[in-house]
Amino acid sequence: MKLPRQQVSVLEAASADEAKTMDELAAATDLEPETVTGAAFELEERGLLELTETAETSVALTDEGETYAAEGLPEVRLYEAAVDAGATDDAVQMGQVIGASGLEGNEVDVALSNYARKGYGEIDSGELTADADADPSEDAEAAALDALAGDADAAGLDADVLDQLERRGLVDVTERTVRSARLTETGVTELMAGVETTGEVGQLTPEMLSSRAWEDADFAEYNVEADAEDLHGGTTHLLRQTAEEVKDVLVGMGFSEMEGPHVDADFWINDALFMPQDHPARTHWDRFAVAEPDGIQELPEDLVDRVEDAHRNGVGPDGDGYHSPWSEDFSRSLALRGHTTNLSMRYLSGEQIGDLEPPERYFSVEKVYRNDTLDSTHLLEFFQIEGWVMAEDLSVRDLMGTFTEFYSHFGIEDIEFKPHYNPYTEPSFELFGRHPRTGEVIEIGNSGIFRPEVLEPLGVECDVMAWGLALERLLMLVSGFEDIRDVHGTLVDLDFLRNAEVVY
Ligand SMILES: N[C@@H](Cc1ccccc1)C(=O)O
Repeated sequence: MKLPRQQVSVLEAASADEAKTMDELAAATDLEPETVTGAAFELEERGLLELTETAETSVALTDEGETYAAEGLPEVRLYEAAVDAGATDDAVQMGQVIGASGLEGNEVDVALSNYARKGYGEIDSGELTADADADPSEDAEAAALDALAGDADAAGLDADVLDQLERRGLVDVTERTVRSARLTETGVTELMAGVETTGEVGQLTPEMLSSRAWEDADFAEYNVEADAEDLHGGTTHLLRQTAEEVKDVLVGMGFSEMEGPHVDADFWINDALFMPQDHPARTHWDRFAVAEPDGIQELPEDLVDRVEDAHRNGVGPDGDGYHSPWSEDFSRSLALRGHTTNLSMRYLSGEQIGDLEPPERYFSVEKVYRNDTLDSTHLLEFFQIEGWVMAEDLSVRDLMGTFTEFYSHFGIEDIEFKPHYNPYTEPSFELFGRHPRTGEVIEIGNSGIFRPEVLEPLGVECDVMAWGLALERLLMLVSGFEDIRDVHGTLVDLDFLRNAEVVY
């Protein structure tokens, strides 16, 4: 009998006495497990091998599970502390027992929610009793955790107990199908009669292509049922997809897109915005300064003079400036932009694309950089949805109407506004939205109508309303993420990004 080379190898490695798994056959033949599986299917079809499938469950402790395996389940620790405190005789104050147990933070909740369920005692109006007959050494969950922390395999463990541990997030259970193969009688007979290798080719190689050997080759047939490795093509990141949607919506609302530098002169990032040079947000605590080159030399001189004058003396007959320090070196020095309002200043001043005639609307969806403390809603960089409308006689109604329209495209209908303060807008409003999962009200943006101290030096003679909204917060409202680090940065689960559905 003649067979393709890989099938011959698998057949020779298989045994009639003992079923071997695909992994074992792969090790014995030096072939990839997927190739072995493909060959085994072919051999099964020819009646030479018999395949069996079994489901294999593997159980691993989660971090929390590991901790409890080492330190004891929180409810057991609570019970032991309760017994020591005499709670088998009389109810004891819960706070006292918790204090004595050494349980901390979340462990306290875990202990309390499992204590009565497992018959360790009762909890009532802040007091706790312990059941004298309860016996932690018979706690099935604790025993299973111990067994798993050792080398025990999950097979011997009680299914209900495992279920319970999985529900508590103490173990991860994964199932996989394990295929094994055994020689059939025909297989043994054929092997004894002698099996030869056909010239059939299972895999096209670059060498075969360059030598043109493929032209005369006899290719094995495809087996579409064979197990194959998962391949993941590149996809657009969820956040990037959301950014694209935001751009579509804004273009649909009549806006054009702004472009400009991530590293910019402090003049464009702050001075032009009537941010005094000694403002706390401009200190090295908050600012990512860039050391080289040492600044932008070619700032528009007239504009710099007008901005300096606004800072020193204010604007208009009743205007009063900051009388704060002013240094042109500071204006020229470079930093990573902390907002994209530098782009708005460049466009409104005419610096970027020449003078603009009202009405005009511009936006950008771009990265900004802030020296924040990392937490579930803050990263060192995020995407800001910057935008502005330049027109005669704008009012707060126009501002609110624009946001209502914008967010309604994403199904968000309950935006809230809170009066706010920005050195560059008056009035100013923060925007809030309700998180669909937690119900918490979270800040999603900042906005306002530019002050004359900003517009007059820029040479803008009508009103300009403007805003900066956080793209990640919009995504949180739309998709229910609770932690920004689930979508951004090194801790992101790749499978999640590959499979995430974009809601729009
Ligand atoms: N620059 C502001 C957003 C904003 C832009 C324009 C006007 C008002 C507010 C921020 O970063 O929060």
